[in-house]
Amino acid sequence: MESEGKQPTSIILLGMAGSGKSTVLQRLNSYLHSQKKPPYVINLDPAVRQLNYSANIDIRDTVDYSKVMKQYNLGPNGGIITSLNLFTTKFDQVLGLIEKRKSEVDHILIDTPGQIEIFTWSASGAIITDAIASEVPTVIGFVVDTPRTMAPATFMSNMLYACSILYKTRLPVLLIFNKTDAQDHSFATEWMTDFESFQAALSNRNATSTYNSSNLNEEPSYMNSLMNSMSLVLEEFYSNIKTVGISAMTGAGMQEFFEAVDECREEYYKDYKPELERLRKERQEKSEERKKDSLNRLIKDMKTNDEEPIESDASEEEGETLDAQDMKERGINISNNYDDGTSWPRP
Ligand SMILES: Nc1nc2c(ncn2[C@@H]2O[C@H](COP(=O)(O)OP(=O)(O)OP(=O)(O)O)[C@@H](O)[C@H]2O)c(=O)[nH]1
Repeated sequence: MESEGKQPTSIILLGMAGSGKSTVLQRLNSYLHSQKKPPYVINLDPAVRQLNYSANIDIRDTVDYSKVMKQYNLGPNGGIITSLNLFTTKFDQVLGLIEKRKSEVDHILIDTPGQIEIFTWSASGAIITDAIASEVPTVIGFVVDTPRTMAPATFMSNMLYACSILYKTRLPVLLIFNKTDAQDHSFATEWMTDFESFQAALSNRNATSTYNSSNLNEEPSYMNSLMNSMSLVLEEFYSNIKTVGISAMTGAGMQEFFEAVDECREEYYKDYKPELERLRKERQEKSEERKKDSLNRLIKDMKTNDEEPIESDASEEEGETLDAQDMKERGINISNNYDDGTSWPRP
């Protein structure tokens, strides 16, 4: 399965603001150190003031977020996106560093900006994810704030977000229910495996409320009916997703976490990698076809020009060669750059 030699697993931590990504990363880092398996750590959040772990690669060493904001006259989110874009232009160097350290580490931990959409829906976030995933087996760790997801509507929006990330990246997603010291995550796994228990939770409380506020005579609200339908839609997603409950604060669930990561790694090799290779091959074939086609057209153009002599032109009579402008005017395609710019592998 792993013909490329030792391949560490990279874990990209994503999650809503305040779900505990940085604290989770800090906990995973210290757990792995205690197991004598120190990870390689990358911070991609340019706006974080202070890191509670030491990063091997820190975006802040390359891009100054506050200067970017000033220079381009941007707000906080625009500043983060632009900083990430600037960093992405240097990402080949990051890949080079990962390549060098690959044989020494078992895990690469990646922290992302606080606002989830900045990473998940930006071009640079997609480029970085794809670049890492084409280099080493990659798992998306989706961090959920368990106490704050007790309201069915909040739970549902977290699940929809995780589902959209799964379909966008096609990488294995591990749902990490964090803060289990404050709230056990068994209610969430029950909602995911038993549709009726989610329905019961919806009818016992308002969809947006964390606590039971049953008024059973109340008409089911629009929100409740929506949540009901959504949970049916998500059934397929629930059946394929792995979950784990941890507390970044106390360190509970670390062993289960790494067991789940290993299962996701298997999934990466079984489902993602073959798809990645198939798409890469398809792209290569298309590019070869385009090159062949343009060469044929060039030969045809040149033949036509030979058969129908072009009206003599003073400069050519003097033996000057055709320059690019001449060739363009005569419809001869001289460009061999047919890449559409999507050189990053996108499964
Ligand atoms: N009780 C409890 N609190 C936690 C846990 N993990 C994180 N927190 C708290 O949750 C808050 C947010 O944690 P962060 O690690 O900053 O979350 P984040 O997702 O990185 O935040 P942003 O990057 O700013 O979006 C902090 O006050 C943490 O102390 C946990 O396992 N249990």
